[in-house]
Amino acid sequence: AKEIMKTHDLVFANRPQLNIPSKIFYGNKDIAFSQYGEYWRQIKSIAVLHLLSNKKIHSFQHVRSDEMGLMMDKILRSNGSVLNLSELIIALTNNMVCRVALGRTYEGRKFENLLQRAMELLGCFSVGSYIPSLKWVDQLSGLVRKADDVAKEFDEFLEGVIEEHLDEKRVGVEDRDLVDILLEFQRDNLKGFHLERDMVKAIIMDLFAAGTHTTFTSLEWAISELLRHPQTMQELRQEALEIGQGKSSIPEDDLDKMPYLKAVIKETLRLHIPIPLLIPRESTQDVKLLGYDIPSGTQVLVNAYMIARDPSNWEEPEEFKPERFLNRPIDYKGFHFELIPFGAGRRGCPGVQFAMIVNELVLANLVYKFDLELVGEEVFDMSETNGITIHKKSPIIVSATTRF
Ligand code: HEM
Repeated sequence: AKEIMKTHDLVFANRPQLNIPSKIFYGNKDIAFSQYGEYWRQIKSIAVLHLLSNKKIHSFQHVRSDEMGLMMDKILRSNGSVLNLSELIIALTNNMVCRVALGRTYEGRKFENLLQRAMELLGCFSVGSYIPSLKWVDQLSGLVRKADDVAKEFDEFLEGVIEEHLDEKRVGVEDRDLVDILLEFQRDNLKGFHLERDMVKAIIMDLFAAGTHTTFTSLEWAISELLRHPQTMQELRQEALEIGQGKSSIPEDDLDKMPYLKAVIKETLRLHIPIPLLIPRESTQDVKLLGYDIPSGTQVLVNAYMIARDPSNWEEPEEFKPERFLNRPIDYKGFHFELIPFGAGRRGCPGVQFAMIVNELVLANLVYKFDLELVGEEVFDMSETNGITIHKKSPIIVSATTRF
């Protein structure tokens, strides 16, 4: 990982042009799948400086607080009866990204289902991407048609969103959302760079593809591990109670005073890395890697999952032990190659902060406000799904009682 994402990061900063993402992201005009070069540099810097900067993320504090409040209310109203927590978390992460990116929510099954189908397609192996003479296999298997359908439906949706933003009579808007910012770049040719409409749509699509399922998945695994480890749950609850001091909720400003919470999330990201195989990279020059000659054009995959469970890096790597992070200054931001849930180097994830604040806030408040109890054995079934993000096969079913 270090050889690829640090020593030779420039050589491996390119992405191979894969067929399915290309259909979904307007010919890979998004950030995650676009080729390394001037275009990628421009849009990544827009994302880092204007869409996902610390200041911008801070400005959406009220969105996180509202959406979290809505979820907590739903849990409260369940009044101890059977509750599908997974459904609530996916709705929460979708709504947060919707409000931040699009200015309002698009609730309901239709949008969730469309996103789900897009994510499944991104995780599919397309033979034609690797062996062009076998492109017909993807046609025959129905993969191409499915990708065309999803791309068309998403395009109709995003066209609607953009038209709504261009409408001068738009009423009831919150602060400027990410579509507003991108349209401003488009209108004013900011940075001397012309952003076309397809590019705007591809970037928005990226925020959903990269930001919703990853965040949902890490929260779902964190809660599952806590339910399986009552002692850890108890420790975290203790920390939350000390910080909350009887207030109605734990605010974002207090999260930095919760080292155990941070350790629980790190340990979850180690054991259940949402993207186990990082998005492939492609070398642009001949290079010597770990003693092998790698010719230009070679695709490499970094297996973050195996690295995070390597016994030479971690003691008892299969065990869920947040304590291991309390005295070990290992971070997940791409500087410690034993733990790279967000990748590293030039192509590293620009959404780390966005994701982590949601994870910390929701987990802290859930544990602070509720006693969660398993219903049935479902949560102990820790089997995983396939796809670009790995989530739990069976949902988390609990009953929740309030502690206040
Ligand atoms: C727990 C949540 C998340 C995880 C685990 C995650 C993980 C990753 C990983 C592994 C990569 C590829 C890195 C590489 O190839 O080296 C990536 C890229 C990316 N992520 Fe995230 N991510 C998360 C949340 C987010 C969020 C919330 C957003 C935005 C709203 C986001 C936006 C992106 C983008 C745009 C890229 C492409 C960067 C590039 O190619 O230059 N991610 N992420």
